Amino acid sequence: MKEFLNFINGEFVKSASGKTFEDRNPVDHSVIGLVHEAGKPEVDAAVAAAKAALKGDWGRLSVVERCKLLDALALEINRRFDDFLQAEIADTGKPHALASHVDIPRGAANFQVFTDTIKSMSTESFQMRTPDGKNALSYGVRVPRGVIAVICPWNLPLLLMTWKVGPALACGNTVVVKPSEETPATATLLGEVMNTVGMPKGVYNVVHGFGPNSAGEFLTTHPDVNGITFTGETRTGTAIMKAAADGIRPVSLELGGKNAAIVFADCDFQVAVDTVTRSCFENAGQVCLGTERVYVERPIFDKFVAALKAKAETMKPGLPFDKDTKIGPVISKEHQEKVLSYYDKAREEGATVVTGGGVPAMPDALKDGCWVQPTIWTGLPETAAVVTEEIFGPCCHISPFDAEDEVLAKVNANRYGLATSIYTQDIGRANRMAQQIEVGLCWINSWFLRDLRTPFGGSKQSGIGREGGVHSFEFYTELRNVMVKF
Ligand SMILES: NC(=O)C1=CN([C@@H]2O[C@H](COP(=O)(O)OP(=O)(O)OC[C@H]3O[C@@H](n4cnc5c(N)ncnc54)[C@H](O)[C@@H]3O)[C@@H](O)[C@H]2O)C=CC1
Ligand SMILES: O=C(O)/C=C/C=C(\O)C(=O)O
Repeated sequence: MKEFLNFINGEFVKSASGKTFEDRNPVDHSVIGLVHEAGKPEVDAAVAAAKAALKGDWGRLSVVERCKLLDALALEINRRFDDFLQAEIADTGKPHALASHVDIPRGAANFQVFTDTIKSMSTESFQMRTPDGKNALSYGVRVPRGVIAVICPWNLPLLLMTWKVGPALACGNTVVVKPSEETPATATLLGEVMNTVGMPKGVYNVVHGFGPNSAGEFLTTHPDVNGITFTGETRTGTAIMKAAADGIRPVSLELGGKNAAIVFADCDFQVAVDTVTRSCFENAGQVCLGTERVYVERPIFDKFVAALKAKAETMKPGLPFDKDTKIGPVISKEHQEKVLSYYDKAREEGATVVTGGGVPAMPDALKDGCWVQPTIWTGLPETAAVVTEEIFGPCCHISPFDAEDEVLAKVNANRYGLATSIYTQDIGRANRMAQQIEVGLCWINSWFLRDLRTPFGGSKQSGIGREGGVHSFEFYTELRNVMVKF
């Protein structure tokens, strides 16, 4: 049986308590391996190693030397592309085409973009005359924050973890990563890669476990952790923010969403249908940026619903490596139950189920997998649970609208503010809307189009802070001002 060990100070270590938990493949619910759960002693050791590394070889490297190591990491991830791919696919069940085009390439790119960015980073300076007629120069220096706790979810495990580890290390910090209990594999594998490229011990550490009363809580409450970056549910973000209040540690939070797509009658219809299909159903709807509310201008409402239904019905569920598989399972039995409970709720609230609404028929070998059907509803009021709450499954509700102001009010009437996409050929209207929608990210005639130099994050209850390009450095460094009189 495969074992996933904690990675502390450059070594793979078992849990001292002997506690393990199962890592299961959501395709058929088979056990992939046993994960060694970190208790307080392992978390303490990981944080101590990370703290010591700040003052060791790592702390003495120049930016260029650090970047050389990070570039080597990116190359090594690409060299071991298939190992990462196999590990990610086993943990998540996602289709090969998706993992090989999105998850693993981004794992490498998330190091490269920050080495490119940090090498040309500047800070401000000001000169002034002092009251006694001399001069004073003030200049900024960016210093690493210290030990960063990286708490990750299961939907894009390598992508979201490296999106934080990349800039944290580029800035000279050290990290302790707590991957999701559902997806321990790629964070563990990255430990091997760290050793291969000669990363100093203690720079990258991994502790496995759960949230409350486990590795997640032990890490976020640890007094020697200097900053916490988290992607996941808003409720968990709230708990982490409370933990960070003790010791006044900064947080970067990328949280949930209830993202809308707005489709105007003048859109390029095929682009809108194809892109909304992706935004609703890609990764079985388990993308924080995914669309769960679709608003379609009334003249094309019926045509759009029919087209999206036809697309949803082509989303064949199946094994990740089958060429015709278009959708994988959701991550776990627990999450399958959550998504299906929303499918029930939609029916109870009077939705018209346009397609889906249950579990697809699967061959015997996959019957125990965590499958749910791509699902579309219409006919619900804006107050319905499936129109207001994040489901994180392959589903959406479609409503008609008549006016720009009306749809704007509906889109903004939600506690989340992560992402929106707008489909129209009227570029003036698209820009006018984009500036009024209360979100961190707005796509026009596109979705999940990523330029890694741009700010990424949510407003309202979708998060705090922006990561990406130079914006990541706001969180991963402390800006110090130096004043010199001459
Ligand atoms: N990217 C996103 O926006 C994501 C949203 N979700 C949403 O969250 C729901 C629950 O999924 P989970 O994986 O349970 O998300 P979660 O937010 O509970 O967990 C994410 C990470 O936080 C850790 N964690 C949980 N409680 C913690 C605590 N008190 N202190 C420190 N760490 C803690 C978990 O172990 C995991 O590594 C999903 O059904 C989905 O709706 C889930 C994953 C990603
Ligand atoms: O492209 C990114 O950096 C992130 C994409 C997706 C998420 O953040 C998410 O699903 O949580």
